[in-house]
Amino acid sequence: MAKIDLDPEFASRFPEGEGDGRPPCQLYLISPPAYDPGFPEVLKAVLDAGPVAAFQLRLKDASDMEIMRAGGVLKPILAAYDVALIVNDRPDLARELDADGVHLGQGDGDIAEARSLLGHDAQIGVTCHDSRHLAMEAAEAGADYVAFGSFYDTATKETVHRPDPSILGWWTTVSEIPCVAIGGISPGNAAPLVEAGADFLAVSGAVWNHADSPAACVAAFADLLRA
Ligand SMILES: Cc1ncc(COP(=O)(O)OP(=O)(O)O)c(N)n1
Ligand SMILES: Cc1nc(C(=O)O)sc1CCOP(=O)(O)O
Ligand SMILES: [Mg+2]
Repeated sequence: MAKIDLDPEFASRFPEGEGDGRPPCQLYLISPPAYDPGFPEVLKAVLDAGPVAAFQLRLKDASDMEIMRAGGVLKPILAAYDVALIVNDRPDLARELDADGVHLGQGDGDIAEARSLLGHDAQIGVTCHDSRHLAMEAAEAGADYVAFGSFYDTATKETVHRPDPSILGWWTTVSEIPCVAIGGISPGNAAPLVEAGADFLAVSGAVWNHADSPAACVAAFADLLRA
């Protein structure tokens, strides 16, 4: 099963003094808001363009059947690229799809219930807005990653919280659980979040609405994250 958590052996691959014990920041794609039959081909081009750690199926206006159909088509593609499939909001659908995990917002249900439904290996991510307290609570409740945002303006979703990037650096000093930065992130504004300590950049609009192509945007992220 694809994993998006920190690889405990990773730090030992750095010679002493190099790296800070955490793997380099990776890209975590959030799906376009609506599923299009042509999307699998777009996704393959994107996954050919640069490394992607995880893909979240986030179809807020779709029926359960539409989510299941989309997930069923995308799952083997993601598996072929070793990209974790995370389902937004719905542990029950994540289980039905045999996905790699679920992302829960603060109103999306209990972490322990999702864990008992999905099992030990599942990746459970939790939205923590700009709150250190919510992040500590999520970690104590068994989350596999915490997500902070929205760092920038975004047209993808109405947001009210605007964390300072320093929350990412703080998190890396208090927890080994990865932190995800989300909200309006593009190759042009991501550097401060990477420098602050983001383990993952979660991105939707900048990729799917890119002026040239989604693949060009993923290639630009790859350049940034390699640097
Ligand atoms: C990686 C990641 N971080 C945050 C969110 C937002 O989740 P939530 O607050 O539940 O809002 P919706 O996405 O459900 O509208 C996320 N989906 N992914
Ligand atoms: C789904 C989501 N959650 C956010 C949060 O702040 O919790 S911001 C956001 C939108 C992410 O898409 P884009 O990369 O297009 O801004
Ligand atoms: Mg949600």
